[in-house]
Amino acid sequence: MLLAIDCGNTNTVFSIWDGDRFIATWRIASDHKRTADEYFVWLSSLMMLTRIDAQITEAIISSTVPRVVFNLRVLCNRYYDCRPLVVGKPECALPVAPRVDQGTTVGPDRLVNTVAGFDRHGGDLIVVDFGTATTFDVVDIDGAYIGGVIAPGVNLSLEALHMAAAALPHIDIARPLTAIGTNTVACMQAGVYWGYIGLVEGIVRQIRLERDRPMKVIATGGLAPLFQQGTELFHSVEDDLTMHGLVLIHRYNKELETQ
Ligand SMILES: Nc1ncnc2c1ncn2[C@@H]1O[C@H](COP(=O)(O)OP(=O)(O)OP(=O)(O)O)[C@@H](O)[C@H]1O
Ligand SMILES: CC(C)(CO)[C@@H](O)C(=O)NCCC(=O)O
Ligand SMILES: [K+]
Repeated sequence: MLLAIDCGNTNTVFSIWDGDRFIATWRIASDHKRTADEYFVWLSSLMMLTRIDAQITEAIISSTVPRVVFNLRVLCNRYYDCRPLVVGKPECALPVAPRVDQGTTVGPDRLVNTVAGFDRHGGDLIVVDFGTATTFDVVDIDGAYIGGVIAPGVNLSLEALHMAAAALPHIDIARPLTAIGTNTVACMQAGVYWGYIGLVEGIVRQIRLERDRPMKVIATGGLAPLFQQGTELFHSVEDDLTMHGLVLIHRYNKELETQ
């Protein structure tokens, strides 16, 4: 079975793919100090507690945090006796190369989202991912990542307000029904929620203008469903998009190997 690991700046998600479907998905806070042994104890306990008997023989990693790759590699080598594919490394092939400025390293999560989005929807696509940062990935007609947008993430924006202003509390995002807040928390939520709706709609409008053609928009990431409630923009919200991309990239590399 395949262990797919998606390490973001905030959370790391582990999923097990049995060749047909994901039989388990587990989430842990990203921490570069976590060792291979710690990952293994955590994964093994979850497998035991949920009675999942998975023989992991292969692994693929996407990591936006370069420092964690070392320990994740050790996890795969030592405990699952396999060499993981690492998205973004030269030995991990992509179906279509990104077209960006020379010397630019595109975030592996964005490359993976591009592959997954293209597989499900074809090209002329915008993938919006509400993670630590909110990213927009523009996918060309042939499936190439051709650039996009990186905006501060929703929780990051709320955290910035709290950190910078003594009277502003730490709060969670929610969808306020009105833009006019009648208390501090409602005002902050309105600023970030409706501010984000405007940001997403404005950026998509601008990208479509620049591309001068119809472009489908899909969304992923933990906060995507919340923002879907405030806009007509998203054709679909797909919470498994990154994992789907990891499975596709793994399969693509296997096929290359056997050719
Ligand atoms: N209603 C909500 N309010 C606040 N946070 C939410 C809500 N729904 C989901 N989330 C958050 O969404 C996050 C899951 O999103 P996702 O995994 O896409 O991004 P992330 O883990 O924050 O970022 P990264 O992938 O960059 O590490 C979780 O951290 C969860 O706390
Ligand atoms: C933008 C983030 C942090 C989103 O997870 C990640 O994709 C990243 O670190 N990217 C590197 C820069 C780039 O994608 O152009
Ligand atoms: K993510």
